[in-house]
Amino acid sequence: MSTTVRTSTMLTIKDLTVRFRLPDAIVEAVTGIDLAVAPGELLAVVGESGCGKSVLAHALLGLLPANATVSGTALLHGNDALVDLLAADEKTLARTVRGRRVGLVPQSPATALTPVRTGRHLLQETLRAHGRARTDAETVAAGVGLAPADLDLYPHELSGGMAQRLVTALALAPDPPLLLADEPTSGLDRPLVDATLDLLRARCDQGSAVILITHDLAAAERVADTVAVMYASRIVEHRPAREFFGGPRHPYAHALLDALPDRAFTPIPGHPPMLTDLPAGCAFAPRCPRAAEECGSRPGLDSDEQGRLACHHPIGAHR
Ligand SMILES: Nc1ncnc2c1ncn2[C@@H]1O[C@H](COP(=O)(O)OP(=O)(O)OP(=O)(O)O)[C@@H](O)[C@H]1O
Ligand code: NI
Repeated sequence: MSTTVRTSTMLTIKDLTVRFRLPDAIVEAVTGIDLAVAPGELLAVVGESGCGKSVLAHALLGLLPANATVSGTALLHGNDALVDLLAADEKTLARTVRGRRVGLVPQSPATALTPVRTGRHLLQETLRAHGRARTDAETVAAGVGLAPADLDLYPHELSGGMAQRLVTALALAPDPPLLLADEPTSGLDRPLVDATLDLLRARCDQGSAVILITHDLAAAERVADTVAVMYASRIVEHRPAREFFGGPRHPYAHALLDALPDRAFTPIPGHPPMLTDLPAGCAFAPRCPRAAEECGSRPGLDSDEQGRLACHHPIGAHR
C-alpha cells in the first residue's frame, strides 16, 4: 500500500453519469463520478449489490445496452493516443481499446465465454489477436492456476471457479495497461482468491493500473492502494487504502467494514434505496445511525485531509 500522491494518470473520469430508461421509470445507475487511476495503482471500487459498480465499468468500455444514456468524460492516457472512452465510436473501442488498452474481467464468466471453443483455443486466439502469438497459452493459464489439461475443456465443462480463472487469463493475455476486474474472485476458494489478488497486485507493481470491483472488503484490504466506496450510484468516500482501513469516515463505509466476519460481523440494517426512486438528501440517511436533519440535503463529495468524503456527520469529525 502506498499513500504517495501520484503525478501521472492512466484514466481520468469526470462527471460520469449513466441513466437507464425503463418503460415507466429512470434508473439512476451511476451519478457524477469523478475518479482517476494512475499507472501502478490498484483502485478498489466497493459497495453493496446494485450500487452501480458494473455499470461504471461497462460505461467505460462502451458495453451498455441501448436504453442507457451516458454523459461525462473518461480520458484514457498511456503510450497510445489520448482517447475519451465515452466519446469514442464503436470502431475505435473495438479495434484499439477493448482488450488491448483496457482489459475487462467480466462479472459473469459463464456468459462471457464462447461455448464452442476450448479454453486453449480462446486463449490462443486472444494472444494472436493482440500480437502475442509467441506467448504460450499454458504459461498464461498457469498464472491463474489453470493446468494444461484444464485448457482442453469446453466452457460448459468448467466449474464456476475455473471459468472465472479462464476469463481472468483472457483479460490478462493481451497485457493491457488498464484492467477492469469486476468481481474476479467470485466462486474461488480462499487460496485462489489470494492468488488472483496477488496476480493483480503484481501487474500494478509492473506499472499497469487496475480497477478492482468487489464487494469483498478483505480482498480490497489485501491489495488496494486506494478505495472508492459507492452507495446508490455515487462515490461517498475515496481515500488511500491505509487510511481507509485504519478508520473510514463515512458511516456507510464504517458499516461495511463492521459487517466483515473478522471485525464486528454486524450486518448493515435495512436495504439500499431503489435507484428509480432516490431520496433528495443523503441516500444512506435512512439506514444511518448518525443521520440528523441536515442529511435531508445531499452532502457534496468534498476533499478532506487524505481523500474525499460525502457526509454531513462523518466519523472522527470534531464538531
Ligand atoms: N440494462 C439495464 N436496464 C435497467 N437497469 C439496469 C440495467 N443494467 C443495470 N441496471 C441497474 O443498474 C443498477 C446498478 O447495477 P450494477 O450491475 O452496476 O450493480 P453492481 O454494483 O455491479 O452490483 P453487483 O454487486 O450485484 O454486481 C442496478 O439497479 C441495476 O438493476
Ligand atoms: Ni456488478
